[in-house]
Amino acid sequence: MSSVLNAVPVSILTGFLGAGKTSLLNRLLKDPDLTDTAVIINEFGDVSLDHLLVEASSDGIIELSDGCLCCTVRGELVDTLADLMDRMQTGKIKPLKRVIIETTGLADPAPVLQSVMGNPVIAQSYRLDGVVTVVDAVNGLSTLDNHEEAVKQVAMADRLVISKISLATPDAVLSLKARLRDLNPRAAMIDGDLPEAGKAETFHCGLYDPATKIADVGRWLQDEAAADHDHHHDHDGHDHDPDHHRDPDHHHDHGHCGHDHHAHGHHHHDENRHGADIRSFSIVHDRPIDPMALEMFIDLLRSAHGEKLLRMKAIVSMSDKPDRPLILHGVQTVFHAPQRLAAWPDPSDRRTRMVLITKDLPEAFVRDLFDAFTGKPGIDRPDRQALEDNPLAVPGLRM
Ligand SMILES: Nc1nc2c(ncn2[C@@H]2O[C@H](COP(=O)(O)OP(=O)(O)OP(=O)(O)O)[C@@H](O)[C@H]2O)c(=O)[nH]1
Repeated sequence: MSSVLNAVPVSILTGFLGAGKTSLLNRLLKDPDLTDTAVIINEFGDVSLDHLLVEASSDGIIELSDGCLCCTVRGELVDTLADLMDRMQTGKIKPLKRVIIETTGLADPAPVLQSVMGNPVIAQSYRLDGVVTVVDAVNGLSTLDNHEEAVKQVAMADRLVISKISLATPDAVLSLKARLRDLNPRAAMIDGDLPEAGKAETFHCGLYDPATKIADVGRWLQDEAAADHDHHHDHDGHDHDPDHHRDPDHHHDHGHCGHDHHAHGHHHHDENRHGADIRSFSIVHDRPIDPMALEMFIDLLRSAHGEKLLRMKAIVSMSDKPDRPLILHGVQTVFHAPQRLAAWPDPSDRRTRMVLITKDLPEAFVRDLFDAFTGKPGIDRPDRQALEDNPLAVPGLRM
């Protein structure tokens, strides 16, 4: 536990070329709460604007006037993170409170996330906190239509900052917001023109509250209304229904994420327009889960379908230690080493909650697999024993 809390949170700042990442970062770095933050600019090739922020220096690390540390990626991202940790441990730089990685606009964010989660050395010192994606209100829709990377950047985000709203027509902004909701119904949308977009809270979307270091599962999973309201970040007029999952009869509530999508007045998860078959859904389960069953479920999911699993976050009630829930966080085939919390953050709610964002992987398939391993009988579906004997028996599983 303590090692997780000591790990430096890493935020990924992404968004398509010219979306406004560097502009936002320049505003954010003026917030005193982001002092002692290292910024890694993960650029390929020179982008002149970024050099305003990151001036050349012999060792790749400079101290900005506002006290932030910046470095450019000269080698691999993993090397840079390891180097930063080494500098902290040897006292060459002050302990960092956060690392922000600004990706190049053309990047698929998944490999960047995986660098943080999947490397055992890095994962000991850092934990992936959240993904903030900047979307340009003027060009966002056409970019999403034409660039698969942009779609992934939105789908994987914990927060969406919409830039250049003042340059776009209100109708264009509404259409963009509806599209973003389709792709990612959970991420809070922040109007980039508002002052709060430039505050440190924009990055506070991980499991742990940075001030208290206490796990905030509701905010992390984005399933509860309080998360967005507390941070005054949800400016898109969406209602949230925090009691939605509390009905015990709905423990296999199909895909509702607790958000009411007024922007287009119907549920998001069946709406995958524009060819991007990206879905976001949650699985809620009332009974503690056998650790072996969970392991098999995750192993099967990621080994057979990892590429289609854009993101998975979960708090899981485990039958071996029901008082200590397990936290899972994965991107495609790579998962953070699972952690146990010391206790349930909200003792009145001890249900397993999983949030999955998938591409070309039907919700019903994942749900069936989960049901098979958690012992829910199903017609035309092998049970856990059959799957353990022959994983290829999963309906729809093709290898
Ligand atoms: N009016 C307005 N202009 C913006 C806003 N955000 C960014 N810009 C402008 O858009 C252009 C691109 O912004 P950058 O911050 O460089 O975008 P970026 O995403 O870092 O761009 P790359 O690094 O090239 O991918 C610049 O000319 C900015 O001044 C905004 O919210 N409003």
